[in-house]
Amino acid sequence: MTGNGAIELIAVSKYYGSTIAVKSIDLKIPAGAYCCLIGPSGCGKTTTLRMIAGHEVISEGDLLIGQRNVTELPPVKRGTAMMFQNYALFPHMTCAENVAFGLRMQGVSPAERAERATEMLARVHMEKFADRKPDQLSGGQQQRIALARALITQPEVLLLDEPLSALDPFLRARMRDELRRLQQDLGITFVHVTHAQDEALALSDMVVVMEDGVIRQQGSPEEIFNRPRSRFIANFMGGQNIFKGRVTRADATATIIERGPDQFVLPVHGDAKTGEDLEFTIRTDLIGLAQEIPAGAEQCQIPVEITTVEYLGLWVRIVATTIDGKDITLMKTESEFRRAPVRRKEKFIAYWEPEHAHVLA
Ligand SMILES: Nc1ncnc2c1ncn2[C@@H]1O[C@H](COP(=O)(O)OP(=O)(O)OP(=O)(O)O)[C@@H](O)[C@H]1O
Repeated sequence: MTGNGAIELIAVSKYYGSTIAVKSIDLKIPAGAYCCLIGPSGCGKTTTLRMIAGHEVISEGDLLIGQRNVTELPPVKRGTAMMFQNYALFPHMTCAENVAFGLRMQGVSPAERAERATEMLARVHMEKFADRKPDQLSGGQQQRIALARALITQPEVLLLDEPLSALDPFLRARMRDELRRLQQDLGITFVHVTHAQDEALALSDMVVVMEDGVIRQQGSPEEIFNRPRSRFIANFMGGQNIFKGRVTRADATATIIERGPDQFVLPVHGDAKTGEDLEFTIRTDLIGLAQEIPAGAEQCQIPVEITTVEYLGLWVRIVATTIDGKDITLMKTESEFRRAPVRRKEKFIAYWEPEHAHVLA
């Protein structure tokens, strides 16, 4: 697969009458990257994907694929292929015919079509099913055929609209692995729309979080998860507790905030100003419970009472409530929990390392 699958959106907007579905977004996806677009329902992720595919007209702005301005080009001229949520296989065609369909449209000879379809079926481990019709396949198998059909024309970019959402959780995890492996083997750009945080984190080189038609944050899965830019991102991606307080000290050596009777020391934050409110996050797995305030944790601790203990198998989820009624969630591995079990109504000090606090914008 030759050429360049880099994608660039420059001030791209989409209007449906008076509805603004996508508001002047700028986005650069490097060639060969796995990019997931994620966000709550109605945030504009599907519209963005469909504009890249050419299935939706771009109202304003420019779209470059491999440095070529493709804004006005029809889907077949963009070097992209799309895989739909419902797979959209032709029910009257065999798997091999479905897979070869794109080549037939390009006028490729029957012999070459058959050869390339066989090769592509093997790539998705479906060579044994070449003569079956789609209704004789499981959901996961149909998905593999849809993938092979999308990839046979050797696109530079594969666009996937919620490709795993119709599968059960077990199959979803397996197909997730296969998608990632296939993308790495082929080295082409994948842009994948999902509403599942775990999927975006597991698959992506680059996660793009959208809300209300704009991009709120983009970065590696580690960046998005560990350094959410805002309360929205922290809540949406999950795994974080959010605290709010008033800045009492902000200088080159420390940022300190006050929340009721408690003072918290945070990593030095350039933008913090004394007297302003500031929010920070602590990951649910980075909070400890102790009977007494551990040495060095005087300004990163808070007294709590355990209100919920939920056994989840590998993890135990604990909710601990502060005196003023704020719930703090803690995740302990099952073995950690077994070493130090806690029960409802027990009182503890919840504490964390100061460097684990992450200040929100
Ligand atoms: N054909 C259309 N006509 C009018 N409005 C539309 C049309 N398609 C989408 N919209 C609106 O544009 C906005 C973005 O829609 P889009 O489908 O891109 O969201 P999404 O993030 O993919 O949501 P979901 O996760 O629910 O699929 C929504 O407010 C939606 O109602």
